[in-house]
Amino acid sequence: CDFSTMSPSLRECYDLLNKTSRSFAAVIQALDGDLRNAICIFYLVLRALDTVEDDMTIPKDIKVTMLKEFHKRLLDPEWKYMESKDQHKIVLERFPSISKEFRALEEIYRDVISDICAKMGEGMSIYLDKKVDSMEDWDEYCHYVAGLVGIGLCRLFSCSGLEDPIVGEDTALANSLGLFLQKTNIIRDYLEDWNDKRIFWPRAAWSKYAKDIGDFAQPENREKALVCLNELITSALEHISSSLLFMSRLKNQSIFNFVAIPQVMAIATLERCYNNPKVFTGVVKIRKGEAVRMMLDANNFETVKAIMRHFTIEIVDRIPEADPNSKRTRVLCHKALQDT
Ligand SMILES: CC(C)(C)CN1C(=O)[C@@H](CC(=O)N[C@@H](CC(=O)O)C(=O)O)O[C@H](c2cccc3ccccc23)c2cc(Cl)ccc21
Repeated sequence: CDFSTMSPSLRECYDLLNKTSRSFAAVIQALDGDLRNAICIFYLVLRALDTVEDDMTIPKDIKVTMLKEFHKRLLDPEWKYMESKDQHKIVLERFPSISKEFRALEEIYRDVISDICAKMGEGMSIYLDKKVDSMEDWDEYCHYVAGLVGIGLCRLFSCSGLEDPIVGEDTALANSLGLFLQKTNIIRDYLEDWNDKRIFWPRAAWSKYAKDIGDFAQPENREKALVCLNELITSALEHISSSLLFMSRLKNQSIFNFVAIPQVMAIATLERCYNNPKVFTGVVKIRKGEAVRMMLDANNFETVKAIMRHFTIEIVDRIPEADPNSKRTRVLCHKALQDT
């Protein structure tokens, strides 16, 4: 990134990127050609939309309108929001710089980003009231907040000419990339979300083991909590084969790294969480050194497949005999690595 030739607003966007995403900003800045600015702006726009959704101080009726209308704000040079209390509020306060650089992108990139924001804002507004009850609801919610990101990114990859059209057209695989990441985040963030009175674990799963999802935070319910945790992790593992198939099609090195790094972080996080009671007393994170090691290694398909195999075997080795989903977990782990 040559900051000296950038306009002040574009330089501000890269400054916001580095402020809002610790390790991932470097991966975005390493993207080739037009994709670097397009995905930097896409990331910031999505961070702004996510900040509106996450801000519990915004009254629901105002938030619904903000979410549904958000994509129109990309065309309003003055629009910003100064009332947020969220940790990433700076992207809403500095939104004029972000939207200015959005409007400077080529039309093909603007159309993708605007379309995804419109669909995501609509979906987020639905889930302000709608609860995540069935496993289908879980897939629908994750589609809105992460699957759509994958679909948008893959369209950007193809638009840039750096990847084949098939990459942008196979929306099911692109959606799976997002579901894998978001289900991992939701599984890992049980306690943080419960403390914020937010529930993203599907009722269809937790209601089999507890009257109230908060019961899992009580030590006497640890056994049931772990069975539910392992069941949701098993559900997330279903996306590995689609993720690997998608990555096998990528040709551009910078795009491969950009896609592969979050995927390997996710499988490492799922393995750390599997049957781990610490999920219910804190937030389980992979060690920084381990994350850096994977970021450096996950630069080719064979190594990524080996990393996926390593962590799924670690999980299989720890399946409790009495776990009701043990057979399904074992089958899914083996299936995930057979095909590729
Ligand atoms: C919710 C989410 C998973 C979509 C967030 N999301 C991601 O998690 C980032 C990674 C990230 O932001 N890591 C942060 C985490 C943190 O802040 O702690 C880091 O600093 O390491 O990656 C995703 C992301 C990258 C590559 C391909 C994707 C395909 C589908 C969906 C998302 C994809 C992302 C790409 C874009 Cl353009 C926008 C957001 C994201």
